[in-house]
Amino acid sequence: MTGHPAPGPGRRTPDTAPPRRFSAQTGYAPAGAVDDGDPEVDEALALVNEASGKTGSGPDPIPGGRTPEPAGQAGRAAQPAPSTPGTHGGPARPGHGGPAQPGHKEKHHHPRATPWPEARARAAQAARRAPRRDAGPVPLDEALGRILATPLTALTDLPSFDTSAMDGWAVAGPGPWDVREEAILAGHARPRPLADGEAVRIATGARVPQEATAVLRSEHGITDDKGGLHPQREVVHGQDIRPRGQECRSGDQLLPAGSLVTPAVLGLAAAAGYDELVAVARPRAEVLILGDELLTEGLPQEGLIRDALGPMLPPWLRSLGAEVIAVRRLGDDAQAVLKAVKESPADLVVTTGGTASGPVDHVHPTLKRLGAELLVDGVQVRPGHPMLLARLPGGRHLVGLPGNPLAAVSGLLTLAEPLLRKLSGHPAVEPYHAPTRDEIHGHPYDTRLVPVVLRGDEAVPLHYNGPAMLRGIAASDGLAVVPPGGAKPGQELEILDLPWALSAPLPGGCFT
Ligand SMILES: Nc1nc2c(c(=O)[nH]1)N[C@H]1C(S)=C(S)[C@@H](COP(=O)(O)OP(=O)(O)OC[C@H]3O[C@@H](n4cnc5c(N)ncnc54)[C@H](O)[C@@H]3O)O[C@H]1N2
Ligand code: MOO
Repeated sequence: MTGHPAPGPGRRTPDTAPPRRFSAQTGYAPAGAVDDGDPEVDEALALVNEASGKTGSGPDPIPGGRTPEPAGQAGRAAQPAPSTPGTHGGPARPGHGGPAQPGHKEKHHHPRATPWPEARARAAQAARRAPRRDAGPVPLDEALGRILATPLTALTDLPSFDTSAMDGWAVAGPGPWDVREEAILAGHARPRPLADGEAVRIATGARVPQEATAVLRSEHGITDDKGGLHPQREVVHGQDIRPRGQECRSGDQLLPAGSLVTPAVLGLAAAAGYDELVAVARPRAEVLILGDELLTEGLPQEGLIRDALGPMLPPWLRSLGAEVIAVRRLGDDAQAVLKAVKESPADLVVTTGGTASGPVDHVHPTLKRLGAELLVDGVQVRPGHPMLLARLPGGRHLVGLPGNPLAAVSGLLTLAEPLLRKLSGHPAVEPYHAPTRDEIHGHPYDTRLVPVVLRGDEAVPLHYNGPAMLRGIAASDGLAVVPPGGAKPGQELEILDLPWALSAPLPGGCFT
């Protein structure tokens, strides 16, 4: 469909109304404004598209418009990159789909590599065999983003007493009325019953006294100097009284099991008398960062670089439903990696780096030594093809993310996302599609994941999408799934949603 993006639960938008999209650069903007060429969005696009200032309107988001050759064939980047920080070509090289550079160490993809859709399906299936943590009661403030394990059933009538909907007077029978001296405020205990012909001042939310027949709004009545109240318009029986049980009766089912706990659900649960909710447990994740070359602060220097994944992965994993129990930096110490994986209490161990076949790539040897079962060993996707998924003894899982940061994102969304979604009880997100505004070069054999911004109904591919780069994804709204061979302008592509809008205001939060 050329329909509007319908990202995850809580963000669905009917097909008839273009949704407001969150842009990492520009914040929320109505889709229409984006379509009309919102200057802020143009500026954001200019920043992340070609350094020449082109806003991605050309046929090819990749500088030089090269046609990718099969990986492994030597070639030369057709255009010098504005900056060449990546190890794998210029800033807009299409993953490893473009021509390989001389001396590039990548080979044709792994003979065991799994097609991208199948890799995701296997990750979801793996969760079915994983041991589950018991669902249990959690305080309301810890339930946000989880899935209800039992129906939400009203513990009380709502409202729990006849309530005044307005500030004014509770009245009994037809007016005029004699007004009592006291006033009934919200939170007061049961007031004295009214006699016929009596009125009493009442506040919104206060208990309506027995025998009251209506509430007269303060702006619809006038009092005289003898304490008489005169209606200024017709008084209808029961007006502005919210009768007990109007919204629900005690025992009514308010939401079924399987519902996502949103802020609104927390409010409803509290109103209905809950202090705790029985929710599916969050799967526990532990992040193990490998690599001796990583710094945790300051500027890159002397061949050392900043660890980009330590700060990025924990909030992202939380947004996928996990509880992150630890982030550990293990360098390139094979023994430390073995011990950490073996002893981790996590349901999902996420490693970064060390997935390839270099002298200090310890992930495969560790899995072998532990007798782990490799469920996915390489995926036909760019970037990120060395990613892996293994079942550890005891049924825990390990996702090995490649060290290149965008390749790690690819692994996170390909393998960790389906696994965590199943383990945390979240329903699969309906895929949504958008036509690409520009041509996107494909890898000859593999799927590509390309950062895009959504401009109206179209996906605009971003540059700086090389495996070692985060510049494109940091400005993006989603990742377009580009089939082998590429995509023509107007071609519908699946868009993987990114959780920025929901995770940003929830540092410890947990939405998907
Ligand atoms: N002979 C082969 N070599 C490589 C292949 C291959 O198929 N055969 N694949 C290449 C691809 S594609 C990728 S991706 C990487 C995967 O490498 P590893 O998972 O082993 O990761 P490392 O070698 O440890 O690191 C790669 C790259 O990423 C940087 N890095 C690592 N961790 C971080 C971090 N936390 N923050 C920022 N950057 C990080 C690291 O310094 C390297 O530059 O292998 C290719 N090689
Ligand atoms: O293609 Mo790798 O997987 O550099 O990212």
